[in-house]
Amino acid sequence: MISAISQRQVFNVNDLNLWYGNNQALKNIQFDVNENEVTAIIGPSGCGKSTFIKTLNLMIQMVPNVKMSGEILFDGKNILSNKVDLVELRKNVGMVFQKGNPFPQSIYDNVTYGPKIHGTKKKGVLDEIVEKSLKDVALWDEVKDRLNAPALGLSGGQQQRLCIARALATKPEVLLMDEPTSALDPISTMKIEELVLELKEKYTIVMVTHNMQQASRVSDKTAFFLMGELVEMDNTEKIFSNPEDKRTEDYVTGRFG
Ligand SMILES: Nc1ncnc2c1ncn2[C@@H]1O[C@H](COP(=O)(O)OP(=O)(O)OP(=O)(O)O)[C@@H](O)[C@H]1O
Repeated sequence: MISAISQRQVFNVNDLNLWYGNNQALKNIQFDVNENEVTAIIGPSGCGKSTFIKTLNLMIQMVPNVKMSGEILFDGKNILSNKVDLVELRKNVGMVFQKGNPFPQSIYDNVTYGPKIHGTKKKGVLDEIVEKSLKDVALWDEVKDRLNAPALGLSGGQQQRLCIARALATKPEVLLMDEPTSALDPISTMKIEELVLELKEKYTIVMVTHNMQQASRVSDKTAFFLMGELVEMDNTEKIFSNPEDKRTEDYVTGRFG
């Protein structure tokens, strides 16, 4: 049998611990992310999924009294060292949240927000970024005639796709998605799932989801968290059909959680 070609790893998380004050929320996490794959994070409420995904672009540091130990290598460099440039990191590791949270500005200004911060000023270049980013999320045809209309006038599903376009506009390498469809109807959810499958051709995606069917539909790898620990991480098919750990099996078969 020909062995699989080993893929480049974008993140290597080694022995990560995290405390909110005295309360330990993540324990000895080992977590690798392959390039151009979708990695899903599942687990019951309060197990540390959101906390963990927010460590990958250090958004977690916005929470007061957070302490971390261990290392998070992004493209081989430890982002927990003091030398990291946060603006650069968040340009390369974009994030999309549970509820589409467009700024109360036009569709156009939402997409150009990031590129402008990073110094892109020319109208022609910004126009191109807007068109490309909106095409990437399959929103261009729906909004191309009203780019100056308020983003908040879009439907929930369109707002979420706009937020993905906003994250893509700075040309990130990784897209973090924290329960991106939990506030959406089934059709909008399906569109986002289709989009995720297309986007992984160009981007690496890490996604928290409560929805196990969603994890099995869109992800290559699945990580199961429980009480701050990473119980098991493997190919999605294996996690859902033949996991190593009894706790994973109980969770994916609906015996708890
Ligand atoms: N800002 C915070 N300050 C203190 N403790 C927090 C904070 N955010 C989360 N926690 C605690 O950290 C633990 C993990 O929470 P987290 O939100 O990461 O879990 P989760 O798996 O994403 O949950 P859910 O699925 O309900 O969103 C919980 O015990 C939670 O109470």
